[in-house]
Amino acid sequence: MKTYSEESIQTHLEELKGWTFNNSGIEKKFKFADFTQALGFIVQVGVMAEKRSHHPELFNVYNKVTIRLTTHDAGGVTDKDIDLAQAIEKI
Ligand SMILES: C[C@H](O)[C@H](O)[C@H]1CNC2=NC(N)=NC(=O)C2=N1
Repeated sequence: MKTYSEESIQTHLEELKGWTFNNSGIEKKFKFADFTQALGFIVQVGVMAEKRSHHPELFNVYNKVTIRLTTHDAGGVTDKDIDLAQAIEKI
């Protein structure tokens, strides 16, 4: 699968509020009222990831969740990452 150039990624990120590009992936930090809310969000992201066979890197501390998306097989950001980020924004 084709990886996007940094320029092309930045164009996509204009419509993905809060997502930033770094080190071959895109990342966003989410903050919730408490751990239960954060966990519910993680589960929803997980269900969407499974449906797509494309899995995020997830980091959780209490009410905060950091999501990082990259396509390991391709070594960069692909359509799969942009698609999952767009789906996460609809949660
Ligand atoms: C065979 C299977 O589709 C691949 O191993 C998938 C699984 N989930 C994945 N998730 C992510 N983020 N990157 C991948 O390259 C990837 N590969």
